[in-house]
Order: sequence, then C-alpha cells, then structure tokens
Amino acid sequence: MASTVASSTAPPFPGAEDFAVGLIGMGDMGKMYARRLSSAGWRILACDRDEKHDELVKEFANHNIQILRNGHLVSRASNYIIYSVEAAAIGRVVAQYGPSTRLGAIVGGQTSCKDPEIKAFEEFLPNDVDIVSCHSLHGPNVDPHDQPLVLIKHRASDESFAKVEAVLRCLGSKHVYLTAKEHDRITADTQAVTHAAFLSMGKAWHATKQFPWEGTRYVGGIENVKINLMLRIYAQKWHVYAGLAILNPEAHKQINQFARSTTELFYLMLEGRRDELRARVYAAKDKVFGRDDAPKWGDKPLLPEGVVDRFGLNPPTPLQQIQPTPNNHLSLLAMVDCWSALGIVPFDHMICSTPLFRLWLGVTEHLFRTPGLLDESLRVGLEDATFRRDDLHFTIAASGWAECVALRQFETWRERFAVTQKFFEPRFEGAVEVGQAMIRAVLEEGGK
Ligand SMILES: NC(=O)C1=CN([C@@H]2O[C@H](COP(=O)(O)OP(=O)(O)OC[C@H]3O[C@@H](n4cnc5c(N)ncnc54)[C@H](OP(=O)(O)O)[C@@H]3O)[C@@H](O)[C@H]2O)C=CC1
Ligand SMILES: O=C(O)C(=O)Cc1ccc(O)cc1
Repeated sequence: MASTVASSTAPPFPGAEDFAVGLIGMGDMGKMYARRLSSAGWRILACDRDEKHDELVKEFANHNIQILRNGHLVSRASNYIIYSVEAAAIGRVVAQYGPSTRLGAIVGGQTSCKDPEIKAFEEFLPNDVDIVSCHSLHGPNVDPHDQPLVLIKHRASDESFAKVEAVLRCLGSKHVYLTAKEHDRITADTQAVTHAAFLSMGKAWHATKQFPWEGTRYVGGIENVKINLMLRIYAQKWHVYAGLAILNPEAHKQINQFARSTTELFYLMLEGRRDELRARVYAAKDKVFGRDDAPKWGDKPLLPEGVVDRFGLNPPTPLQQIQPTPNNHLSLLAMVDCWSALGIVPFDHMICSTPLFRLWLGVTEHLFRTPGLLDESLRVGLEDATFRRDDLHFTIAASGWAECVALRQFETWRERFAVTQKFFEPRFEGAVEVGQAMIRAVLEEGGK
C-alpha cells in the first residue's frame, strides 16, 4: 500500500504499507480497478499483453500505478493478484502466469463466470497460494458505490480474506458472500437470461431493418428501457456476454427455457388460443409475483413513476405521448413464463443483481402490476398484427442464441453479435449516453 491511506489513518492490516495489488488484464474492468484502488492509496502493479505495455505506461504516467511487461512480473511481486481477462482466456492465462505467483500470495479473478476461473486456479496455482475471487456486478462506467460486489472465499485463511476485503472496501460496494457455484447459479438467473432477451431484441430489429426509436410504434417508458438497454449491450465487447452465457454451466438451462417460453407464447398468440394464453400467463404471474392477496413485490414499484419515460431517443409527438401504440410485450411475457417454469423468484436475487437486471425486472413488474396493462398486452398479442413480424424475428433470434450457447459456439456467437453491432453502430454515439443517464436516474430516484 502506498502512502496516502497508510499515513493518514491506521493501516487496515499489519504490513499494508508494503502490500502490492497486481492486476493482470488492463481492459475496461482492470483499468477501473487500477484507478480506484490506486486513488485509495494501494500500490498497483499491472500488465496487459506485452504489445500494449508502452501505451499503458503513457496512459498511467500520472498515476501511482506501475505498468509491467507481463503477468510473470506482476505475479512474482504482488501480494494479491486479480486476473481481469476474458472469461474464455482465463485457463490459458492462469496456466501461463499462475506458477510465477509469489509465495503465500492471494489470487482472485474478476471474470463474470466462476466455474472456469476456479478450475484454472485449482489446476495451475501453487498450493501455498490462497484463492479469493470477486465479481463487481456492474459495468466499468457505473459508479461501484452501493453496487453488489461478490466475494468468494474459495481456499483462503480468514486473514487473507480480511486483506481482500480491506483492499476492495475503497470501491464502496456492498459485499455479498457466495460460493463459486452459488455465484454462477444466481448470475445465470439474473445476467445470462436477461442478456438473451436484449440480444434477441437487437436481432429482431436488425432483421426488420429498423431503428425502433425512429418509428412510431416503440414509444413510452417500457420501450425506452428495451431500446436503451439493447443498445447498451450491443455497444459493449462481445466476449463479456458470450463468456457469461456459454461458459456458465448453470446458464444454458435458463437461456433454453427463455427461447422455449418465447416460442410457445408466440404460438398461442398466432393460433388465437385466448384461454390457454391467459391461463398460462396468469399462472406464471402468480408463481413469480405472488397472488393478489400475497404479492411478492414491494409496496413501491421497482421503477420510480415516470422516470424511464424521459429517456426516449426521439421525442414523441403529442398524440403518441397521450396514446402510445399498445404492444403485446412478448419478451416480457416470455421472461416471466421462463422464471415461472424454472421456479425462479427474481426478487430473491436483488442482493446480487446488476443495474440492467433491476431495470429489466422493473419493467416486467410494471407490466404485471399496472392495472389493465397485462390484459391489454394479451389482447394485442391475440388480435393485433402490428408487432407480428418483430415477434417472429424475436422468436427466431431467441432460439438462435439458445442453440449457439448450447453448442458452445463462441465463433458463431461472435459473428451473430458483430453483424448486429455493425448495424446499430452509427447510432451508438449519443444513444449510449441516454441509456447511461437513464440507469443513473433509476438508481438515484429508485433509492428515494
Ligand atoms: N465489462 C463489464 O461490464 C464487466 C466485465 N467483467 C469481467 O471482467 C473481465 C474483463 O472484462 P473487460 O475488462 O470488460 O474486458 P476487456 O476485453 O476490456 O479486458 C480484458 C483484457 O485482458 C487482456 N488480456 C488477455 N490476455 C492477456 C494476457 N495473457 N496477459 C495480460 N492481459 C491479457 C486483453 O487483451 P486483448 O484484448 O488483446 O485480448 C484485454 O485488454 C471479463 O472476464 C468479464 O467477464 C466483470 C464485470 C463487468
Ligand atoms: O451494466 C450491466 O448491468 C451489465 O450487465 C454489465 C455487466 C457485464 C458483465 C458482468 O459480469 C457484470 C456486469
């Protein structure tokens, strides 16, 4: 630990002044950790690939961060090493640098899926090394303060675990204590299946060649959330979403069920099977949200009234404002059907949720608890052809993602993502900021 904290307050543990934190992988998350930890006074040793060394040295010239050439150099000099590389690369990278880990050090990873990370640590780290992993449940541009930070004491003394907590406390996040298996099960329920919905929306809009905010049909709060979060995901790096879906053994079942729920509800709509559709959706509502006399949602809706309405990418006409085009919201109905089929109660996972999941659950809850809205969406699904083409493509997309994940097809996943990313890319500028502002507003106003 460098001077600042140590000199102004008592060091958090004996020897903290000389404690070095190593970061292997200086991408978006690695840099965010490096900046925040070094600002709190910790001594940072970091590396990315050798070819990025000089560029990183320039970028971090004015920080208390020492950029080294590779993970061997970081590993042998650091007391606590955090791997912050692509989930699919973790095995290879730990195999390479793990044996160089300093005697008695603590090692962890930041990957979004813990199964391959823990396997790599068990296989390649020396036995004298403690293992404490972590996962910040938010993207690199979200303020970590009050966001969940999962900590996994996999193979560690209490003393080592306390050191990790002392280092990461400067993020100001809420510490959530889980095993690796619990982590993967919960994030499969929260992250992987949520992303499947937004990835499918993007594919459907791409297939029908539309920027949904430019037309007249996708107007209003729920549509703003769909559009902004879809764009947010497609503006990111593909490997983050591919990794947590394909490599998480717990996620395949959820993504497959989401595709199934989408397809089966779409059949019921197409075939006009009103009673079956209604019975199925209402049974799912009872299971997920509780019966009317014993609801599982809180007193206050998750989405603060009217907030997301402000974040459209195109200002609605006065008529649209009064009367937006009713949508059957297949994606939201399918989400609740999927949770119901798998016995998932999403509120149970709030402690371990990302901002994106909270917004998604928020709009879902809004559809199911606003008087008349659910019945209207079922009516539109049965009687109105306005969204049929989009729903057809949404259904195809959900099945496509599910198949790709089930077959562990990283390359096909990347290509599916890249082609749609290219379609939306000219519109990212500005749109991503609107999405960011929407998330900030919901986080701030939701806490009131
Ligand atoms: N982005 C997000 O929202 C979040 C991501 N995560 C997880 O954090 C991890 C990092 O994600 P993120 O920072 O977004 O991804 P990035 O792609 O931005 O960063 C990963 C970095 O690791 C580098 N790297 C790969 N191999 C090596 C190596 N052998 N030695 C040194 N560096 C290497 C990569 O280089 P190159 O690009 O050349 O391969 C890249 O710069 C992932 O596992 C992700 O799942 C967790 C929470 C949120
Ligand atoms: O911004 C969000 O909510 C995300 O979903 C970003 C994200 C991606 C990967 C993670 O492991 C954690 C968070």
